Amino acid sequence: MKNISILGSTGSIGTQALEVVSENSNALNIVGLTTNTSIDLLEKQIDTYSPRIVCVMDGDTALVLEKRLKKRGLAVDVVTGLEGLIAVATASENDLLLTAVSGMIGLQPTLAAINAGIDIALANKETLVAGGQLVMDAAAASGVSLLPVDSEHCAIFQCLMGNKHEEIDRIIITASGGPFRGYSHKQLESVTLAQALKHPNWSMGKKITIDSATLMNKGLEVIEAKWLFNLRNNQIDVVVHPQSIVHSMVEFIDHSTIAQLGLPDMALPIQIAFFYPERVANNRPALDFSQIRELTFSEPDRIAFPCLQLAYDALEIGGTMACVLNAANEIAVSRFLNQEISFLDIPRINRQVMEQHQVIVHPNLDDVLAADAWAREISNAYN
Ligand SMILES: NC(=O)C1=CN([C@@H]2O[C@H](COP(=O)(O)OP(=O)(O)OC[C@H]3O[C@@H](n4cnc5c(N)ncnc54)[C@H](OP(=O)(O)O)[C@@H]3O)[C@@H](O)[C@H]2O)C=CC1
Ligand SMILES: CC(=O)[C@@H](O)[C@H](O)COP(=O)(O)O
Ligand SMILES: [Mn+2]
Repeated sequence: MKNISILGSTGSIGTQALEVVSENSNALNIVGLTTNTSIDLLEKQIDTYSPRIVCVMDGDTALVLEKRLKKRGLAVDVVTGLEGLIAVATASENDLLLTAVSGMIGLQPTLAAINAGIDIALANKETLVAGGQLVMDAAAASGVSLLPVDSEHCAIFQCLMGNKHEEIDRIIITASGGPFRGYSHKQLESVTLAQALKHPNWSMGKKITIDSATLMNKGLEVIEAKWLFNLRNNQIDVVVHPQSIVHSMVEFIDHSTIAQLGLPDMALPIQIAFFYPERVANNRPALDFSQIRELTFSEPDRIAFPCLQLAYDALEIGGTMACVLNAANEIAVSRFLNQEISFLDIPRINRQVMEQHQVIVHPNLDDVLAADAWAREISNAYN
């Protein structure tokens, strides 16, 4: 049995991960689960998976759940806040932690789990964007595995199996292009929240769905890839592939390219991380090549979608800049979701906050947390 805790079990990745656990209940066991506020769903998950410990971020909401569980005679530790997330992340029974919260709130629990010697299945890309060097240094020091769950990074991870790092020429990350692929800057001025929330291929949480629409998701993935695969900035390319069948590729020094293909279903990357280094069978459909009419590839439009270029800029600048871009973007997306700002305000805020930032070149954790807090405050103040 592999003991797993999931940070963000009530979200899109979290619920799909629990389906994978149900499909493999002979091999996978749940220790801890967490939610921000979704306690009705968390209670159902407690009934199905019997975790020892759960975390509800908000203290008052946690009390409501605690009372309900007590009334039903269920003995589950209910913890709360960031300390609660860290308690679930570092539970002594954990063999593996799936980090599937949205946003850089995942950074400190992930670092704590790594320092406790627990392997990480990483969906929460913001953690690596904000604290990439810290996370990679901690993982190297404690010898744990960082297993990518993001579909593109899982694809690259698979393409690299059996190849040496020095044989990589570049990686090519595929982007669907989102709901506004092909739109001009002028057309983007009037897009609505409802349109932005309609991803063409994937059903995901709201924050990442908006990131896909701005191409910030691809920018975050470029930064995530740099850290996960120890690449130079000029080794990471992005290509638009609207069908989301080729999940990414690696080109080697002999100009052979290996790609990973599959239907758009996150169960596979989750399953690969849960069982690595084994591959296990599943009952999900395979690709039917006779039904694929076309696989197309084109250059991303970095002018109409400036967030992708901002991510490359942040990588070039280094230090705390990627953390600041991430924090600005988290706030801008949340304000767009609250319909306080327009779609094009997202890249505008991200750029303006980056322009004001005094970079710390070799940040420690306190520096990263301070840069994150600073950027959030500034981003909230922009009109
Ligand atoms: N969805 C996908 O297919 C993919 C997602 N990812 C990445 O995985 C991560 C999760 O994405 P996704 O599942 O779509 O997101 P969701 O919004 O669907 O779920 C996020 C989860 O985290 C919880 N949560 C949200 N905010 C906080 C907070 N401040 N503190 C504690 N818990 C919190 C949510 O609780 P509640 O239910 O109460 O809101 C929920 O359980 C993101 O980093 C995303 O970029 C990567 C690749 C694909
Ligand atoms: C499923 C997954 O990994 C997402 O990150 C997805 O790739 C988003 O699609 P975009 O290519 O539109 O950003
Ligand atoms: Mn992805």
